[in-house]
Parts: sequence; C-alpha cells; structure tokens
Amino acid sequence: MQIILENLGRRFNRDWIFRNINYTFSSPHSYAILGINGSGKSTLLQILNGSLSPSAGSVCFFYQQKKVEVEQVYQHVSLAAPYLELIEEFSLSEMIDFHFQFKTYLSGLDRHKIIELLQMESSKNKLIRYFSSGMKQRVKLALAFCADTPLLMLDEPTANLDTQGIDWYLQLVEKFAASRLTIICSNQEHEYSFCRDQLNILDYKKKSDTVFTTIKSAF
Ligand SMILES: Nc1ncnc2c1ncn2[C@@H]1O[C@H](COP(=O)(O)OP(=O)(O)OP(=O)(O)O)[C@@H](O)[C@H]1O
Repeated sequence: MQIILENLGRRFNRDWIFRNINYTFSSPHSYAILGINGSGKSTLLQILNGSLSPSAGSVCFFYQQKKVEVEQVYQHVSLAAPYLELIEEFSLSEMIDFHFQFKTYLSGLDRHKIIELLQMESSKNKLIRYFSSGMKQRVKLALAFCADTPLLMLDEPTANLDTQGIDWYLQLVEKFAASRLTIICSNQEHEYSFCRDQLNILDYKKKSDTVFTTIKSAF
C-alpha cells in the first residue's frame, strides 16, 4: 500500500490546519503523525483513510501497484480511534462477529482466538456497555490489528490503557503490524517509538504565510 500526498492542505472555514504536505507513506513501514493537541493529527488521518477530502493538493492511493479510488479506500483500512464507537448493545462475542462480517480475519485468527488474545474469556457474553474504558480500548485495538487489511491506522492507541495494557499494545504491534502500512497519531512516545518515520504537523503550518512574509519583506 502506498499513499502519496502532493501539496496537501486542509482548512476549516478560513483556518488552515496544515498545508503544503508532500509526503509518501509506503508498506510495510510504520509512521507516526505527531503534534500537540488540536494541531491536526486526526484531520490528516481522516484524509489518509479517505473519509475527509483535502482543501488543497492531492492524495493518491495505490495497492498492489494499482490506483485505488478514494471511495474504495475504506475496504483496505483498519482503524482504531477514540471517535470510533463500539456498539454498546452487543456482547463482546457479538461485537467481534459483527465486525468480521465486514472484514476478514488475519490468517489463523477467529473469534475464539481474539477473545483469548484479549484475555476476556469471562467477559465474552457481557455487553460492551458494561466494559471499562480500558477494556473498550483493548477491544478496539484487537479488532483493528486482527483484520486482514494492508493499512492499519491508530489514533491515540494507548488512551485509557494502564502500564500492562501498553505492554499488551506493543505486543500487538510486534505480532500484527510488521507486514503492513501502519500510521499512528500520537503525542506519547511509548506509542510510536518503533516507527520508522515521523511527520510533525507543526512543520506544515502557515508555510505559505512564511513564504508570503519573506516575499513581502524582500520588497
Ligand atoms: N469539522 C470541523 N470543523 C471545524 N474545525 C474542525 C473540525 N474538525 C477539526 N477541527 C479543528 O481542526 C483542528 C485540528 O483538530 P484535530 O482533531 O485534527 O487535532 P488533533 O491533533 O488530532 O488533536 P488531539 O491531539 O487533541 O486529538 C482543531 O482546531 C479542531 O478544532
């Protein structure tokens, strides 16, 4: 999987969140999108998964050397993010079954193995509504990591996880992220320290303003 950004920019109303991003994301590497709260990490991630369009420039997707139309990108993506909700009325088993009606299990996995991976045998019939926030986060991560997609996207992956949960997350990375394109939005080093490349949103703020100021000051 490859995602190519050319002069990419996004604004909301008159505020540019970032602009002039030229960058290529390629399988099977891991990338971190960094920046302080409110800097635009999630906005960029939404453009990278095809759910938000750019205000300037372009984003192109390629899978197995073929161009993927933006409307089809969702089929190739697994996403775990704070703004993606689980279905509270489902039990854990029902939630897994539902998710894998739309995605394929990674080879060798099934519902039973995922419950085992989650160490939640005793909660498999409990409604998601009654899960703690850390348990819900683990479920979101397991669903994303265990689906057979070439693109794995994680926004604040260790939100609500304790130290043990963070170690568990890092084990998932080792086991299931190695062969795909992984993109992580974060401002916590333990979440992304293994990433090969880092893109800092702050490097793409007001670039054109700087150019404009430089041109203006030259006259
Ligand atoms: N639909 C929208 N309409 C207007 N402004 C928006 C919209 N979505 C996001 N923003 C603004 O864009 C900026 C970037 O938001 P974004 O959620 O991408 O930041 P973030 O880096 O992911 O933040 P955090 O680390 O807190 O999750 C913020 O100022 C936010 O208010």
